Amino acid sequence: MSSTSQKHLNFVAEPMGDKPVSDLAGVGDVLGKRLVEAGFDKAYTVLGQYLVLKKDSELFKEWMKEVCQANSKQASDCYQCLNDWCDEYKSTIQLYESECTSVEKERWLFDPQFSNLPSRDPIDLQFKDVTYTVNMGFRKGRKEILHQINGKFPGSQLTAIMGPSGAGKSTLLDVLSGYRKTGVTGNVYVNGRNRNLDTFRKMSCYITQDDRIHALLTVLENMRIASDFKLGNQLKPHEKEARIEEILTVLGLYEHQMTMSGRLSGGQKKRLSIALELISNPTVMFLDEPTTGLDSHSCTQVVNLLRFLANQGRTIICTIHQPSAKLFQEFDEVYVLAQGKCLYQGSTDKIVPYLQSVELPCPMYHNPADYIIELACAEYGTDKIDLMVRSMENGECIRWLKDPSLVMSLEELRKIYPLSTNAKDDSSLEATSPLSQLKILMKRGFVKTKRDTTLTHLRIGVNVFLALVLGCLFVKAGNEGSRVVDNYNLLFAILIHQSMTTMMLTVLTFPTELSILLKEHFNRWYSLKMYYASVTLLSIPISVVCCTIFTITIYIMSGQPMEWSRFGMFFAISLMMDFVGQSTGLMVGAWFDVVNGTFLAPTLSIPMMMFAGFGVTLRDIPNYLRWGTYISYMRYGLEGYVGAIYGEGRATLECDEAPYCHYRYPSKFLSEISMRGDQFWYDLNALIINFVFFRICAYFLLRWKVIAVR
Ligand SMILES: Nc1ncnc2c1ncn2[C@@H]1O[C@H](COP(=O)(O)OP(=O)(O)OP(=O)(O)O)[C@@H](O)[C@H]1O
Repeated sequence: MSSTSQKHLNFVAEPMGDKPVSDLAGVGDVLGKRLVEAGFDKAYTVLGQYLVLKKDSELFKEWMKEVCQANSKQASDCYQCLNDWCDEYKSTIQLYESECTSVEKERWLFDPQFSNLPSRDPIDLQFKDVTYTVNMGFRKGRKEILHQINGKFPGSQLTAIMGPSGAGKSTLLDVLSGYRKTGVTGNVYVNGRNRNLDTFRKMSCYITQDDRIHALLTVLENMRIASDFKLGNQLKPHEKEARIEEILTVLGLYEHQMTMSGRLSGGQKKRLSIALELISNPTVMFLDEPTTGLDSHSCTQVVNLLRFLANQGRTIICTIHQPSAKLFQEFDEVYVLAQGKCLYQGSTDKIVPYLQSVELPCPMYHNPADYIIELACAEYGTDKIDLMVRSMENGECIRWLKDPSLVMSLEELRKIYPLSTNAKDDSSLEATSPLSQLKILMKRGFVKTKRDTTLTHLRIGVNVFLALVLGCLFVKAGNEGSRVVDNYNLLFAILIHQSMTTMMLTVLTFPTELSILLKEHFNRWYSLKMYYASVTLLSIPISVVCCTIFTITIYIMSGQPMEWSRFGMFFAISLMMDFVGQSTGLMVGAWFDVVNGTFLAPTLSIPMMMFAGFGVTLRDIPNYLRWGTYISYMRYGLEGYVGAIYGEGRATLECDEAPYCHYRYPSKFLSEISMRGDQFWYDLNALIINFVFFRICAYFLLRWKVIAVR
């Protein structure tokens, strides 16, 4: 064995060399035997055990090279043999079941290509003088976050953007991926040409730090939905299934395909996020802190996976906080940022000589990754940062890259990648037609609604409970002349329930949906219009169900007039109030986060209530405030309810519970509250107009939000 392998081996166990296989036990034994059967008479079996227990891909590759050389065999024979071995091993030695599963997960080591993902030209990403400025708000001026930085991220490489917190890592990733456009100056080049954002978005994907996946769908359902969005009819159904199966197998998620995504571990969620984007076979992948929050084993799994994806020809760029020395070695290149400037750009191996060259030698036994972050944090003074930025020419210097001689100039890149492959592509950003997007969104939304315990189950439960409580409290109030005021209070309570319950549910749940929408929309799964159409359509059945249960129960229990027409009017107003409430919730939820939304939505509803004519009758509202009654949807709701129950020529009420009923004649009550009782259609139309108007406003707010975050 070479001295490097020998050195590595000493970390693990004594090398066994070509010791007879029969002397060995456990995993290494099985592996050795299998290799010997396959004609590899010299097998360094202990490394098989090491591979299983420690999963060091580099060491394994090195070991396999040695075995192949020692046996004068082709590497592919060895790969094949080990692949077969893994299945056999799994079925025969239960003791090592879990370890073997880990090996299986790393089967990609043996199989250097995804057979179902066609290969593409590598993408070389370069950027020059990139500056990013944000507007700090009224009279606060602007703040520059990235300061004229430069860089070169060659294709087929795994690059880490490192730096202390607040250095601008995520910002740089956002700028390079095109997620952030406003306030960006400078140039980003893709294979030597100015980046065309639409074309670039089709070949790249962005995986956010938080795992924005649909928790109520299984892994397989999530994958199928993603493949429907991203592949459309490009592939036949069985080809899509084959691609999904292969990605899940390679990413070690095959065994968890029936698990609800919300129940996956942090590392599995991260791998699922990657799997979802891999379906469209992107050439460039941006990942924001893919290892944050993961234990060291999951970190290694994720970084190994990224390494593998880069080996396949993808350009993988991710931000990372402070990697361990072992993890750090997995990256081809690192780009270190401090205060929005580039401190180092180059290979992980050259970081120590680089530090030496700027007379900031890395102390013995110190992880170079830790040391350079300490320097970037200005722990050794800000002058050191300036020194390093100067020596790196703020990212312009390529001397420390893995192989500077292979780094091509923009001109050379343009020659190698002819214009046709980069030419402007006028096809739509999404892979499927708007109608297909709507169909898939509806299918997904329907499954989620069925499983959602808050939006669906709890909402139905609340409606039943409230109808029973109010029904008991106002029992038979609808027909009794002495209880007209009670009944009026009940109508107002129903009005508040119909509008506020749905509004608050939307305000509380929509921001979570919004974060997924932002990711999926940026990654071109669907258009905003189709998403919004699906949200509107999906809200109808559940609103109708809740409204039906509630209105039937309360209508009967509170003894309202048993006439179909009046019930129909009562139901129509209830449903419209529900829709209007939901639209208001969408407007607030689209623009504000949960905390602000929870405060603002009820606060904004108070003037609506005041102008409804409940506390102060419409007649008593001062002239200069009367406009408020026209914009209050609650006024139309209350007027509609009153019209349905007491208007339209309602006959004299019963007077069984008191000797004198002041409002025995409904017309008397109507004149007291200054309502006419014949304005049902006017009120219903006004509510429909409010609903349409709020929906349109919510759409534009959502659109504005999608643009504003970028
Ligand atoms: N919209 C904004 N308005 C004001 N400052 C901003 C804005 N966006 C980013 N910043 C500032 O820019 C700097 C860089 O932010 P960024 O999120 O890129 O840092 P980071 O290196 O990714 O940090 P972390 O590792 O903590 O995520 C921070 O100081 C941040 O406060």
